[in-house]
Amino acid sequence: MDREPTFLSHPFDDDKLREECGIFGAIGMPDAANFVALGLHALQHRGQEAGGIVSYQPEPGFSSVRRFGYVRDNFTNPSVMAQLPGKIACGHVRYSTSGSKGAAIRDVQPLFAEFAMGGCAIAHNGNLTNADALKESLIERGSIFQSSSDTECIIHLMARSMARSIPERMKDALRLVEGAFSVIAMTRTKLIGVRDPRGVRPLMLGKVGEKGWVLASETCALDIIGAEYVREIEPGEMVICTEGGIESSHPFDKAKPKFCVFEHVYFSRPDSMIGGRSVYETRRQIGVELAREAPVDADLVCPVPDSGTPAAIGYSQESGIPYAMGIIRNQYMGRTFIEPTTEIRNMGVRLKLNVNRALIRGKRVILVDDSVVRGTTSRKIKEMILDAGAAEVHFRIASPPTQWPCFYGVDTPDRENLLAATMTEDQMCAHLGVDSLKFISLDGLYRATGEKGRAKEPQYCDACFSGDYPVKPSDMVAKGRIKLRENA
Ligand SMILES: O=P(O)(O)OC[C@H]1O[C@H](OP(=O)(O)OP(=O)(O)O)[C@H](O)[C@@H]1O
Ligand SMILES: NC(=O)CC[C@H](N)C(=O)O
Ligand code: SF4
Ligand SMILES: [Mg+2]
Repeated sequence: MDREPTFLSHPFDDDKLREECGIFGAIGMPDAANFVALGLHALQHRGQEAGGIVSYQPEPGFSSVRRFGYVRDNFTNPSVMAQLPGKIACGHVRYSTSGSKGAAIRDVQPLFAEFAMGGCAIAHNGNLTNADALKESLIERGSIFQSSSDTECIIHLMARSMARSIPERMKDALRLVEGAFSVIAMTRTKLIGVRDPRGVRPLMLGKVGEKGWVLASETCALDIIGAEYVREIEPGEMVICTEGGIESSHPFDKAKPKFCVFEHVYFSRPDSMIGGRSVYETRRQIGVELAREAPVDADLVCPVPDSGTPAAIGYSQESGIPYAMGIIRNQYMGRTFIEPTTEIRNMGVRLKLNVNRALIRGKRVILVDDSVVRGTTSRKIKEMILDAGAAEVHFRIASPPTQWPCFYGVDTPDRENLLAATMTEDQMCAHLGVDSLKFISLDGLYRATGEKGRAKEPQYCDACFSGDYPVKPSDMVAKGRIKLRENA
């Protein structure tokens, strides 16, 4: 029987890696919220469930607009932007990792709270691994939570701090949280940026004119407004930007940096820079490494668009096998779509990706994708490509097998739903029904990022590949949702 159409993921966007969140803040420019809207638009790939902006102007004070859906559909409307006046603003685009999983507007960020010393808005990319425990103890001591988001713990911890200023209260609060956080906060006069001691999530600083400062998850969001890139906020650093300048401090105990290696593979935009390195170049280099590690005789190298493209270019360059667009992506496909009826789905509707049949027929094809999570995409693409008459299909994956869930700001399926957690490479190859399947090694991935290989104390967080969690996901362990590796 046909189901009622529902707003659900489309057939190529099943329950897999939802990205993270994007954050952006601006101070010292008229109508700062317009810059924030543009910055968030550039960061839309990091979160497409919802977005929000908070701004401040002495009259009317703090203003906040939070909406489900894309930035372009909400924050281009002049009557909405007119509600966000002022020279200081910050915003957020969200993929939820906590709470009601995207269903409640009260969880949409920035969150806002009024303290004795004034208001404060908070936008958070990451995930707090001890949020459940903190929440329980805060509620026991009288806190009244307004949302189901982990981020709200920061606000209640700030409320309990006896420090005299908002930045000092933030420091107190953030010393008590565990996990990953890149946070942009704003008061009436300050734009604040903080990264957790391991710097799991990115945060960049940019400059606009003489007095303007911006903070953003990625450099592509600086480019969109023509801001000058200044530097990355360091792991464990807090910067306070005012129209007068920048103040920096390091309020946390020092820890080994553990930037998310998956940002290089998939999350960040290829036109962004991380650690002075182009994300595109790292991805292309992953393809080069992959061609060296897992060569195969074939006629064409085709990317699974868009995210497999730079690695496919690298694979083609290194192997000398021609690059071709064997799969075409419908650029108008959003992340969410009204799910077609079962009848239409059974017809094999290809909403997002389609095969370039004339190109593929009779060819031995190497397909390069960035990752396999549940295997949904690979399975469907293999079917399509064989259906189009390909002679052979070889998958090459630009990341090691994803075997462990992320607890640091990416919404991954539970372990048992990760294909690589339940099958070996050979089993996956047979399950997908392809002629060969190879993943890049962890060392190869590290080499592509400019390292010599994976050191004993890994230079990155790579927990979703290795199971080495740099911060114990204590809530999940307590709930029995994850069983860590013996020596992890
Ligand atoms: O094994 P799966 O569970 O199918 O997940 C893996 C796929 O998901 C992502 O693509 P997605 O279609 O989400 O986004 P993209 O268009 O950015 O590549 C990723 O690039 C892989 O193609
Ligand atoms: N993906 C993220 O960075 C999410 C931030 C925060 N944990 C939330 O659920 O809103
Ligand atoms: S577990 Fe994976 S996705 Fe999550 S922060 Fe670590 S490397 Fe990134
Ligand atoms: Mg993809």
